[in-house]
Amino acid sequence: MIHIVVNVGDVMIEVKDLTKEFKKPIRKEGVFGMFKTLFSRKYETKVAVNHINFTIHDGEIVGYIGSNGAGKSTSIKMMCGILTPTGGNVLIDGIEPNKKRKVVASKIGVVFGQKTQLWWDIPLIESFKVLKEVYLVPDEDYKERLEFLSDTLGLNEFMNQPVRTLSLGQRMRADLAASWLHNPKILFLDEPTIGLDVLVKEKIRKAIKTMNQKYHTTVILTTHDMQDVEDLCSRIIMIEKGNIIYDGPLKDIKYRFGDLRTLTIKTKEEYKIEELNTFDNRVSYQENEDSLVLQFNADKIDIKDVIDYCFHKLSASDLKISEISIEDVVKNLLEEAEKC
Ligand SMILES: Nc1ncnc2c1ncn2[C@@H]1O[C@H](COP(=O)(O)OP(=O)(O)OP(=O)(O)O)[C@@H](O)[C@H]1O
Repeated sequence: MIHIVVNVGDVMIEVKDLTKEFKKPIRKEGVFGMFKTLFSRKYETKVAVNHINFTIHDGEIVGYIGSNGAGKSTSIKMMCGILTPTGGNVLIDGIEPNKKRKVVASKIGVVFGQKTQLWWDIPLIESFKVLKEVYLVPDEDYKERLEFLSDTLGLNEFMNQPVRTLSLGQRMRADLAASWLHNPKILFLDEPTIGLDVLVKEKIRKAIKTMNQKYHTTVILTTHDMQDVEDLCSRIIMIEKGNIIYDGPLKDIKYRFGDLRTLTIKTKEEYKIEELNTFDNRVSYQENEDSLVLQFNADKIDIKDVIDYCFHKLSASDLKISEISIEDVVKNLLEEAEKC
């Protein structure tokens, strides 16, 4: 597990009352409907980001979490100056990105996991040389950064290949390197580990950690991979249906639902799930393929009592106890938000 020490410094990102609405033509069904839609003046409004507020400081790594369509990419695009807000504003190191895009571009690096920002047909190293010139990176700095990036991300094995020939894992490493070559103050990473194998994910996490610790890069990380969050982020901001539903330390959110534990057992004993002891509704049961999963709050029940029951009444042959995963916590929070 990678631990991050967060040094809170100057304000890097200030998001105030930020709102984005999209207008979409109201679609009519059928072939004629399609033509009617083309000429229709009727629109519906989709509020993708709804009056959100937060401040991010120099040196933080923040996990920006939410389900599909929650509004993450839309807010990141507004922070980068790609989209103009419908209301409210963003300040990046004191500057409004959609008004001074060039100035802000030198302060930020961006990786959109699904798209590449590299030149498709030229060798990777040539793309880096172009970026060096675009961002006016001094020779010494370029040399030092390229060395760090090559070592941490293992770029040398494909540095001379055209980008179009790179595998997904190689391309993502190359994209991360390209986004950071000018040593931006802030790095926006939208799904940087999507679809990658465990080893490549590890390399990417290690690079992000070093960029943050050694070079003090502030990182906003959007991901559906909870291991990214656990390994890298001390703070998370959760967005759902365009609204911020949680902003705080990762450890606080983990304990928001109490000290939840999961006990997974294997048993050959015949049982009926509805007849198992719930210890006054403090233990819940769920059947999984070949095991029985018990969930309970260790603040409310003695773990020893639950384990005793598993061994003596259910003749457990194998038993594994674990803390609730951040994934389950996020699921619980999202379910809570759904009900509101
Ligand atoms: N250009 C657009 N026009 C109309 N609606 C849009 C546009 N871009 C985004 N939306 C809508 O805004 C909402 C938020 O989308 P957004 O891409 O920000 O979500 P997200 O949290 O990044 O989701 P995902 O994890 O799936 O990438 C969605 O309902 C989406 O359909």
